Amino acid sequence: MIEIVELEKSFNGIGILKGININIPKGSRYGLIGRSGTGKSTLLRCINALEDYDRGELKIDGVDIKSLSKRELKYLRRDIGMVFQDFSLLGSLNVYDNISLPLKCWGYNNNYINNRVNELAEVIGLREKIQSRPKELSGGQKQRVAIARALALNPKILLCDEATSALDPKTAQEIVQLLNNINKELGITLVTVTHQLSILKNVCDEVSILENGKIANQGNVNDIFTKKPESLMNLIGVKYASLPRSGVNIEIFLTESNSEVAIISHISRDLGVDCLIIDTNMEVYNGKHVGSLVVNISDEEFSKVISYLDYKEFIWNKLK
Ligand SMILES: Nc1ncnc2c1ncn2[C@@H]1O[C@H](COP(=O)(O)OP(=O)(O)OP(=O)(O)O)[C@@H](O)[C@H]1O
Repeated sequence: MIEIVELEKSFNGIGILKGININIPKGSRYGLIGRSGTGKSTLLRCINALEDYDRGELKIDGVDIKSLSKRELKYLRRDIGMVFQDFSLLGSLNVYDNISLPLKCWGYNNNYINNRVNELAEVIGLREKIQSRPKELSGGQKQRVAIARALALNPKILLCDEATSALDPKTAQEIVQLLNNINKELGITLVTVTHQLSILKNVCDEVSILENGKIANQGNVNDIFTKKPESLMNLIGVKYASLPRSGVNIEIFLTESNSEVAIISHISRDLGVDCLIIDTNMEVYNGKHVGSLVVNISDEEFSKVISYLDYKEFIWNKLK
């Protein structure tokens, strides 16, 4: 469990993290999103003690990082793996040597290292590339090697800082799949910083949205995407600039629980109301099509339609 309480951090007198409160349960998949410069990477670096913080608490399994000695910090970092956008592999070393690096630093014997590296090469599906150098690998393969290296010391926590941002969408999804398998099979807590919202939905259960060094919203990913708080809309940048000026525009949210209901057909059939579809914002989440629809209806039909949506337990929002 990672517990962050009223955490504050500044650089050169400028506040970067301004009272962060987050609880990340053991074995969970947690996301941090926010605009560039809001302090996401700084927060990740505080979690693995690469960065000190000024005030507040940051406890891992009940122990505040600030209370640890140098030696204890070294052991803490061993329990926390990290992967980056640029993979950070050593170009002069092959896959085997890149993965084995942390094991060598910790003084494991060659036999253990050999078994562990082969085991990890199997986990990441790159056994046949064990002798290749990074320049002979694709971006996705390089990130797999970086993940294997981060797992070498059996960490409890894996921090991913924009780990899929440099990859094409399909390769990014494959890395997400690998991270999800690692979380599920090894019980490793995943903390992911990303600006790719589709990635967030597939690799996180809970999320905090950072704005100007503070948490603007936090909660279950699906709930956040359903309720679409202002902080999320600021990130998505969606503006319904050209909505029809006549009638009423309503945004109807389709969640995991109701995404299979043909709500527009129901409104038309049950209420005899025509709905003009203005916009759609749908994505696949946990195998279901979720998101929102914007429809335009006449002023007279408004109260009838929203009562019906309430009755059908759909969340809706009247757009201005
Ligand atoms: N070592 C440092 N010294 C001084 N300022 C720093 C240092 N590290 C980060 N900053 C500043 O702290 C702020 C937050 O940086 P950080 O990298 O945490 O943001 P971020 O949300 O991860 O951004 P991005 O999404 O662009 O990676 C930025 O203004 C950055 O310039």
